[in-house]
Amino acid sequence: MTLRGPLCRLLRTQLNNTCQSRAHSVAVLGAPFSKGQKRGGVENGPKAIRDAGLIERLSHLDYPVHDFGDLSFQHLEKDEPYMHVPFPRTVGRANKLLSGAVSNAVGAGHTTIMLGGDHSLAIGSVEGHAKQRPDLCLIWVDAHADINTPFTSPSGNLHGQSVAFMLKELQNKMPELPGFSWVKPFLSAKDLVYIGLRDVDPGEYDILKDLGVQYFTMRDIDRLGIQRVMEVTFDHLLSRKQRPIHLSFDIDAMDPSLAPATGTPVNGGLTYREGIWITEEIHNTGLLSVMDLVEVNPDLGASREAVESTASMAVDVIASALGQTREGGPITQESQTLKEDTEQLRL
Ligand SMILES: NC(=[NH2+])NCCC[C@H](N)C(=O)O
Ligand SMILES: [Mn+2]
Ligand SMILES: [Mn+2]
Repeated sequence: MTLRGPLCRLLRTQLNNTCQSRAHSVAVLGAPFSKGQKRGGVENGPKAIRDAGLIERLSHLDYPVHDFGDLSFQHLEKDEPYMHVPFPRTVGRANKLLSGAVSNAVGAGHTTIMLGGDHSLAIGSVEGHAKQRPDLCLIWVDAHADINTPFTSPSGNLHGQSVAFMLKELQNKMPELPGFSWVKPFLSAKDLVYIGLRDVDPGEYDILKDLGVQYFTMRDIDRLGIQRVMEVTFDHLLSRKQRPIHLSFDIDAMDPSLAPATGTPVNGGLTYREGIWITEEIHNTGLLSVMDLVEVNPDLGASREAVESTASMAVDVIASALGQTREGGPITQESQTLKEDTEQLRL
């Protein structure tokens, strides 16, 4: 949704002012957790992303950055699988802790960055965000839909099921998992958009179709171009009212040539420029409220370079979601509008 013309510009500036008065600072929360899947190493994601210079990069942006360090999660000794789902109580408890931390950070007025850890952490992150901002919408950038229920999941892994815990429409398709009694579904299917899908399980496909979820596969991105994809995304989520955005960014959305150190890489992913375009456009709405950056697994890189490129990709999309631009100075809506107008005049 690109607003043009003087009236729209006025509206946009006003919207932006309200948004900017809401969040003047950034909170970084590390979530070193891996039990949403079976491979070790993704608990070292927050360290790898910090080592790639995250905090230093964010310090060049306009607002104060508060690094709250890493949460400390307990691994429960007695945690039998439920059906074929491993570590349900451990995952449930970790997410409850994270939910409280995200809720506090958002409540304190911070735009919050959650560093994972595996993608099961989105359950707590989005739930905690929704406690403060029940009107939020969710943009899920990922090769995967992560919308399996324990009945449809081929692997049993909870990082492939996060969205199913959130959606009201799936309430009676979800069993009562031990560890999750605290989560009540809070999101409607119409408040969710996927970008980057290319590895969707059969049961997930049925759910997406049944619920009429808006999604863009890599094929859709090839066809429409990423600019149009973002316009339709914002039209879908924001045209009726402006509301906070939760961006849940799985690093495996990026092409594995850019982000190889991750547990479930899938060929044919986002290019560097598509990834950055997505986060720039989200920044430009002025509505980003919480961002998850998950699934960086430094133990899975084939070399030190592979790990470093994955972590630095993560830093780049986070910095760009928070306003780092490709033209140097921080782009404001004003300067962006001026530039668009000049570009139009030139045409
Ligand atoms: N967050 C992720 N990387 N998810 C991968 C999920 C893979 C597969 N769809 C599953 O449910 O097991
Ligand atoms: Mn994924
Ligand atoms: Mn994911």
